[in-house]
Amino acid sequence: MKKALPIKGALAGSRHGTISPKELENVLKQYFGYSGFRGRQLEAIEAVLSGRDCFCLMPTGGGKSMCYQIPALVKAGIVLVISPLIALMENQVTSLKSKGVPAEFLSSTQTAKNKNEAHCISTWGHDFRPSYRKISSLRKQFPDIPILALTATAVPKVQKDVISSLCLQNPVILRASFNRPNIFYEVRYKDLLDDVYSDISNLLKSSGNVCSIIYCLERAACDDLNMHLSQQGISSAVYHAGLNSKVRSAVLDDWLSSRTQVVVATVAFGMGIDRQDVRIVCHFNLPKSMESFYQESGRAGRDQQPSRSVLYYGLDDRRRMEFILRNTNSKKSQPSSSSSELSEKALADFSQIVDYCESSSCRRKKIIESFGEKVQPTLCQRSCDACKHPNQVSSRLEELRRVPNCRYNKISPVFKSSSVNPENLDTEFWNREDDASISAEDISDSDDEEAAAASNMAISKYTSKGGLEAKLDALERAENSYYQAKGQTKQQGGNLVDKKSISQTLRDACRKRLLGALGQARLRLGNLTFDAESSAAHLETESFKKYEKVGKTFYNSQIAATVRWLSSSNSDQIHNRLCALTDQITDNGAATNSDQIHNCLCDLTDQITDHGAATTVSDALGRNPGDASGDCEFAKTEPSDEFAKTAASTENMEHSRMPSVIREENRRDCAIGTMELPKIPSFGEFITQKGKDRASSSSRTESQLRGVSRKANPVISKEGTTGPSKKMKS
Ligand SMILES: Nc1ncnc2c1ncn2[C@@H]1O[C@H](COP(=O)(O)OP(=O)(O)OP(=O)(O)O)[C@@H](O)[C@H]1O
Repeated sequence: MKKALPIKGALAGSRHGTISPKELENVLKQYFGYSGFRGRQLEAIEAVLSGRDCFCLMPTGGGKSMCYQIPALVKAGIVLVISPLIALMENQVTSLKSKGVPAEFLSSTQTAKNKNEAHCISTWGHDFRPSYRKISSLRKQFPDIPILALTATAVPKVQKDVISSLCLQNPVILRASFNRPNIFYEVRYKDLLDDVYSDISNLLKSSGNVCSIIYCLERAACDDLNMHLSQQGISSAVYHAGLNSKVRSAVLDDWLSSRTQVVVATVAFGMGIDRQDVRIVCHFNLPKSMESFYQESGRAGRDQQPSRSVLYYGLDDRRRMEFILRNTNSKKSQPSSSSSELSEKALADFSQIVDYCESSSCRRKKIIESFGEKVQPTLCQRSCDACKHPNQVSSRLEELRRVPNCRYNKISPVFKSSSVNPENLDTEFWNREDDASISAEDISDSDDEEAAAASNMAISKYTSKGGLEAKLDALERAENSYYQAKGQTKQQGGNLVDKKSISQTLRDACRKRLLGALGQARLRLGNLTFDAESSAAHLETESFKKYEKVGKTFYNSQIAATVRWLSSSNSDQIHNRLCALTDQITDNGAATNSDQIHNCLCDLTDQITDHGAATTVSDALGRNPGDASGDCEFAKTEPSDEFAKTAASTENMEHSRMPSVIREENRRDCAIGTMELPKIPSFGEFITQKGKDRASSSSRTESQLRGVSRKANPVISKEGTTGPSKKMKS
């Protein structure tokens, strides 16, 4: 059995069976370098050392690990820690070893005499870690060994549940306040912003590129936002379960050692990672509960220095999450009554975070009260946006209320009646299903599987034909009743619908993103000879023309898909696409509209038909006969060699036969426009391609995934940080 470790000048009291607070403080200093205990640490340690069971609630970053590490150091025997994730065990063991403390971990055989993260029993215990409920059998085996249950989040009911599940006997109950006084809380409203990405990059830049975490619900959003930040010169990298473990640990290492400042991640990131100087935690999407929000935002300011939590609230995000939560539990083949109970609970939990965002009262108070703690009115001291700028927050909320309900998932009857079929859209919005095709071994224990699975399921429901029809019908009904309730016609409500229009600012920002992506492609491929500015403009115009009527969401998704396409295509593909696009643009830089292009092609095809090369217009355009779309679907065209040859010969056609708006070059351009163009890949295709690339050239791909900006801006990555440490806790 392990003896107590030799502690300098300490443990005199142990001769009498007790260790004084002073001696414990010396141990803290000697091994961890801290001068005194925080919060309820000392009381918890003393309870365990005296052989009592203990339930201890301390806030995020409060120092719970110390409560079992110090007893392990000063007492003979071992302390067994039960942790929810393997990564946490690894980090903790590595860190303890670096301090000369003998520690090992067992990743599959978990038995316990002393435990951490006890809230898992009550919350995750239902659906995530059923094995936690078996821990109580150890009590029978080792009745005299004290059990310590530690958590940052437990409302009174959960606390009771934990105590009874673990069979704690007459435990010492220690509760510290949930308050994190060094975190400033703020909510920003996506629906009132022109460009959320720019808002985030401005926030990071104006804060001096400090160490930050940005949480997104979906992997695709992580990739996309990371790309944007990198292009803005921000030192960022992406982390989610879609990346292989080698890439993930490289990202983590870079971030822990300050080589990367910002990590854009799913909730897989952060648990048990102890970088103390995280200054900003940003939620790009709504978390699913106040508890998740508290845990995630609590990763800011573990060094107790001033830090920020910024939550971006979007009405679409809200509806999407509600949909996910409503459907998740039914997917898990629960008996229907228990599944609907779980859904109701999940929705009730979620409503707290919605209330946090949609209310103008103190954010801090909302968080703390949600855990059942009473709050003094003077607690906040203007350290949240609602207390610091009450008028501004109220007026934003007022403005938000004017955003119409028909923005439900940003699909309106306009969309339904447009020529675009949503099932064919190559955008993230509809292609979430593809995400599920990522190989199973790439998905480790660490992602938020519930959200991902549910979300995939939700979207696959949308994309199934019946589901889509039903959805669109429901949306149409919702929109109609909205206007009826308002006593307006849709046209009268038109000014409200403006919110989904694509502003010039957004277009400019997107053009810049495309410019950056083209720059990256040029760096990657080296042999691209195009004018980046005008190519970016053409690509942007293409997306705009395609989704102008449908709205911001689809436009943004199309831009994102194009950025991804640029990051994975070869020179020929990019060259061909840009040539063809350029061909559609008039000399003064304005795009011809789709009708013009269509007319041009039809005209051209007529001539070609005259020459006997193609039999019908739809043959020539490569469109299905039944396709009523007015848009020219270049990408789908599969021209025959003969057609291509004939098309090339149109150089010699008479000018008078061309539509007047199409100039000489455009005639040639239209012919080129019929060549086969590469399709912009879906996210699933993109990931599969990335996987293939990785296999053939793993090192190059990994460095790309880890964030190109380090090369672009090596100075930023080193600035403004203190030495981080890997977390040692469960
Ligand atoms: N008494 C102390 N004085 C100063 N720093 C401390 C003290 N105790 C712990 N710390 C440091 O505070 C940080 C947070 O500690 P720890 O990881 O144990 O927090 P936690 O309560 O488990 O947080 P979370 O619930 O967010 O995981 C660590 O870097 C730890 O070394």
